[in-house]
Amino acid sequence: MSKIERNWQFAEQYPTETEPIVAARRLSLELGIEPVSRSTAAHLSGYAAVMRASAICEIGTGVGVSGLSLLRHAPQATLTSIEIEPEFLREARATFVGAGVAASRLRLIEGDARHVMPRLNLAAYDIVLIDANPEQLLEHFEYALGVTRPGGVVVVPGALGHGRVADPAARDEATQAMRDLLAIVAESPAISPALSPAGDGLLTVVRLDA
Ligand SMILES: C[S@@+](CC[C@H](N)C(=O)[O-])C[C@H]1O[C@@H](n2cnc3c(N)ncnc32)[C@H](O)[C@@H]1O
Repeated sequence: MSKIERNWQFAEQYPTETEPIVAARRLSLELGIEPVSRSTAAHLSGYAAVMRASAICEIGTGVGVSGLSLLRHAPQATLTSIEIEPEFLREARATFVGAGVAASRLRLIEGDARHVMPRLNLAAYDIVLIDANPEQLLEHFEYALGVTRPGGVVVVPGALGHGRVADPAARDEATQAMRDLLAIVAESPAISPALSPAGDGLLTVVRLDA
């Protein structure tokens, strides 16, 4: 194992997780869902805490690993979470209830984010997580940035596409979409982006004040 791989593995194993998050992670894998990594989850918890987030949105609930992590240290926050698969959303609801998250803090919406996001309030969210189908990433990002308040962040896990984004030979649609997004946010004066190797790559984009 190389030094870089050893460092990455150490960083992934370092965070501790609550029992409900561990259980949701297990269920995700059983259902064939790829949850955010432990390091990514720890970043999400930290972002929400440092921002004292009150409104959080996520695209791609899965069964709740990222959602529980976002709410973990943000006791005032409400979570609007969008999931296209009814079965996953049912499991996620049970996960949140089992973890003791009050119903008043949750808005779980079943549907395609492309139809739901345009109905959300603009500039209303402290954090927007995009963790859905990578092929629709650019569309999701446009809506996500619109609903993020100035000073808020859009967070995109999977930004290294399992090594494909950095591999010039990889030309599939999802990889191209991620490369396009990375190029767009790098060039925009209205955005401060950072790309970390946490998990499968974690892109964090701050929407700067207008
Ligand atoms: C990588 S998984 C999300 C994992 C979750 N964020 C977690 O950490 O536990 C991606 C999820 O996005 C959902 N999804 C895919 N396309 C979607 C869309 N257009 N709108 C809403 N959800 C979508 C999938 O059903 C799947 O549950």
